[in-house]
Amino acid sequence: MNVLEQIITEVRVDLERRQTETPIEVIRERAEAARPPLDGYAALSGGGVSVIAEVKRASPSKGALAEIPDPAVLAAEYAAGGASVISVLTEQSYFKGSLDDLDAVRAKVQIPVLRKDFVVSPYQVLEARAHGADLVLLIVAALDQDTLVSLHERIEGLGMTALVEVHTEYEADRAMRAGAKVIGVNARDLTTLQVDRSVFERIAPGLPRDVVKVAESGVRGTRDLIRYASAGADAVLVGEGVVKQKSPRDAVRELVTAGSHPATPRPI
Ligand SMILES: O=C(O)c1ccccc1NCC(=O)[C@H](O)[C@H](O)COP(=O)(O)O
Repeated sequence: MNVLEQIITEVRVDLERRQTETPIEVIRERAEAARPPLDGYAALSGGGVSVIAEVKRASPSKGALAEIPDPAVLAAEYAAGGASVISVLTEQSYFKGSLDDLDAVRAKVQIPVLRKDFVVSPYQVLEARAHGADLVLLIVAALDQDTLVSLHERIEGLGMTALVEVHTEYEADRAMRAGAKVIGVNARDLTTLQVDRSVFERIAPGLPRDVVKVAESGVRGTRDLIRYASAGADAVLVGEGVVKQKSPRDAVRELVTAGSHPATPRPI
């Protein structure tokens, strides 16, 4: 089994436990009662290169990354630095995240929040909404086409925005066929964990103009952001590059400033 398959196996075990504890009807009621979602598409297409800053404690590729005693404090720092969206990893076994983290962040910041997890079931989409998420990640490599289409419809049907993640041209084609309006090109191959920033440069030009293009992974500083911007990124998703910094607020601000600078080259 590759890493992605291992993660999904764990995710399904954990999901089964939650579904037994809390029936879907209860989660649906909570989703309906939640504060209406903020517009994730608008937040990422506002001009310049938007920054999605991630609450990321650990990862399969790096192990422990940062102690995050209070994710709400970190998220507030990201927002103060100018982040457009906060990404919260909610997967527990490999990333040490939780839905409690999502609750804490949602209660603290006024900007859209992304549930970053390995979503394979409608239950997780309802959970995301019940816990106040505005955006939900869908990883094309983890889903067959029918499931991708149906989860995408459910996310959008609840008024949230789907960030549809791809790593190959074939996956990008599947994302477009599913009607994705926000596509994330992950430089990290989730089966090998190798990061290759040129993947964005290869795939982004083939995406429609009105699709918001998010460059995911590998942003360690302004140089990487500028490289992604010049290949057409509307937004970058940054985890390690901000979470490990002494001042996450300054680290985000630097990226936001570089992304809004007129000198940042963009394709015509
Ligand atoms: O980060 C990992 O090692 C990883 C491994 C397997 C599946 C997903 C993984 N990460 C999720 C992400 O896509 C990143 O958290 C996100 O793009 C930020 O990446 P980075 O800025 O490089 O921390």
